[in-house]
Amino acid sequence: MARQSAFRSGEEGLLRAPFIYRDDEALEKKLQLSLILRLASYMRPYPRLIAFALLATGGNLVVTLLAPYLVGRAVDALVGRGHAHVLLGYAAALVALYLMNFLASFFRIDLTNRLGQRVIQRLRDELFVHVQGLSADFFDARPAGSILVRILNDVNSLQDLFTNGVINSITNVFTLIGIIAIMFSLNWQLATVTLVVVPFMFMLSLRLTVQIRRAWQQVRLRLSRLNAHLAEAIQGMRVTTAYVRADENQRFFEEMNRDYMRTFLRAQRFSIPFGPLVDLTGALGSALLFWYGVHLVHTGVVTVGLLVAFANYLGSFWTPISQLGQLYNQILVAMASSERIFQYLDTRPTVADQGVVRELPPVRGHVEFRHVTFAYQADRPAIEDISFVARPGETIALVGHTGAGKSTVVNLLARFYDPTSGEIRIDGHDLRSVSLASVRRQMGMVLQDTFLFSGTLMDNIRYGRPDATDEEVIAAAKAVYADEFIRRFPDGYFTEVQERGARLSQGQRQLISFARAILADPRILILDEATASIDTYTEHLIQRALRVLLEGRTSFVVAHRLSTIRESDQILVFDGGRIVERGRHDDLMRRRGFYYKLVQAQYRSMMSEG
Ligand SMILES: Nc1ncnc2c1ncn2[C@@H]1O[C@H](COP(=O)(O)OP(=O)(O)OP(=O)(O)O)[C@@H](O)[C@H]1O
Repeated sequence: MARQSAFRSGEEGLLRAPFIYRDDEALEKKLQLSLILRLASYMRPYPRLIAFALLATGGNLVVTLLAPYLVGRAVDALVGRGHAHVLLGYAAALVALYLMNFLASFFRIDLTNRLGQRVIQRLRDELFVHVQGLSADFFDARPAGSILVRILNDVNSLQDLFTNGVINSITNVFTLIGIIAIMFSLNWQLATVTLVVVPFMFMLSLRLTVQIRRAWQQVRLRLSRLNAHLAEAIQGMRVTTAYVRADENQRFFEEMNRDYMRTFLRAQRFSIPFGPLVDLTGALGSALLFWYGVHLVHTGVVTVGLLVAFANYLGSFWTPISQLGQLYNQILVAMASSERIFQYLDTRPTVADQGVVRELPPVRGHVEFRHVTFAYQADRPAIEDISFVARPGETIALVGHTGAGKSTVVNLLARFYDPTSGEIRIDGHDLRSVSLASVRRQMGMVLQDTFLFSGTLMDNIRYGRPDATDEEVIAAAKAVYADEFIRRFPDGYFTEVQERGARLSQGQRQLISFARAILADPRILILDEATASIDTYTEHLIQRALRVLLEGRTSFVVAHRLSTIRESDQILVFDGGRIVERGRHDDLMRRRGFYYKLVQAQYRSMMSEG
């Protein structure tokens, strides 16, 4: 179950935390057969890898079962003063066995890693492709960080299970059965005595490894909190400095850091006794075996060599038992991770092509909203009964107070969401009846906060049309007056964009996004005008660039510049999710209604400038 907890410092209780950390990810869950089967299905495409890996582990198995027996025989030969060549024979056989062991281990590790990595790679690809195809509401509902964690950490946590878990546990079960069978066939009394400590080994393995794993999980949790805090602290450094919060942040960080250290020390205190306890159990087992075995040797029931062989078999019990304990742990962790992964994989996009859809033919640009209502959350419509017509080539300005519903209208037009009721038509085609890709290909979007990807400025403009030549990219930049500032960089168009374009000004980023849009040359353009104040020169460039960009396309502009609004063919004035006025600037001003007041309040200063 999802768990939300504020940051706690050890057992001391709630800190006065400036941030609340959501540890909403359960670390382990009970066994669920359906999840196990679904996980197992990811191994199905690799029958050959599995078969060869099992074959290789079979090699290890043979050595584990035979080597102690041969050692026992060699000891008997030694005790009985056998011929040197007999002893040499055993030694040679043992060398041959361990050579085989080396080869078998090499192939087993290589093959199981290949298997594990292929499964993980496939799962991660599948998850990425799936998440990429999900609709906007999915991304609204969760922070990017938690999606990232699933694609990376949750998938990684399955790695051990697929790499070692499955194959090794099959071999481990056979090893245990094999050793027990051989021991009983050699001498049932010694076998019984040897097996006395095995249940203790099992209990020790399960109890201790569960505890140790939980303790280390806590360490990892603290570390990821520390990471998250650090990332936030660095990103928000300016705000921290501006609000003089450095001291408080420092105290919080120190507290988290100390908490991490305490948890680490606690975890390693759990881990320290593990090895010695294992040795102790082994030693007790050997003591029991020798105490009873010596008696059997004296009475001539068994040879010294057999006793040595049994002591070796006892030593061979530990590895499979501890690995089976680990498998149990891996499965518990896998239950929690895989449940989350499958939850994503089972999420269907809310906006998707339904049944057979047609391609939207080349668009002329006639857009119509018919009685469109949309609610992000049921019963709370963000827009209600919106109707309007945009003719090809027109510029439509959407204005209104914040939260009035302007972005919602353009989000519906781009089909990030589907209307709750009503319909949207492009050139007479209902948006839901044509393929999503064919709509989006013919539509361009320029958002307020231009997203620049890592790469050069050239790459970033080309994002609008991947097959454009360098000359076309430069022509696009020239058309929107971006060429001048780009050429001023020492590397010009080949300037690397770092940190999402942090080295570019807001205005420059806007111009890059204009160039990107004009290169794509869409028939329908959605533009969310940036609100950030820009220096007068760049502002002037942007206004001229906008005219070029809007020319000849049907454009929807969430407008913040009075100049853009004035020049548009139609202004839709939004209030509380409805269109309350519509028309051209001069008519609306003359009417002295809502728009007039809005302009008075919001745009007065700009009006005096423009
Ligand atoms: N992803 C979302 N999930 C839930 N509610 C949302 C979401 N996006 C917007 N809303 C709500 O829908 C209403 C309309 O928001 P919208 O973003 O369309 O307004 P806007 O006019 O574009 O505002 P702004 O000018 O501030 O961008 C608001 O009440 C807002 O809180």
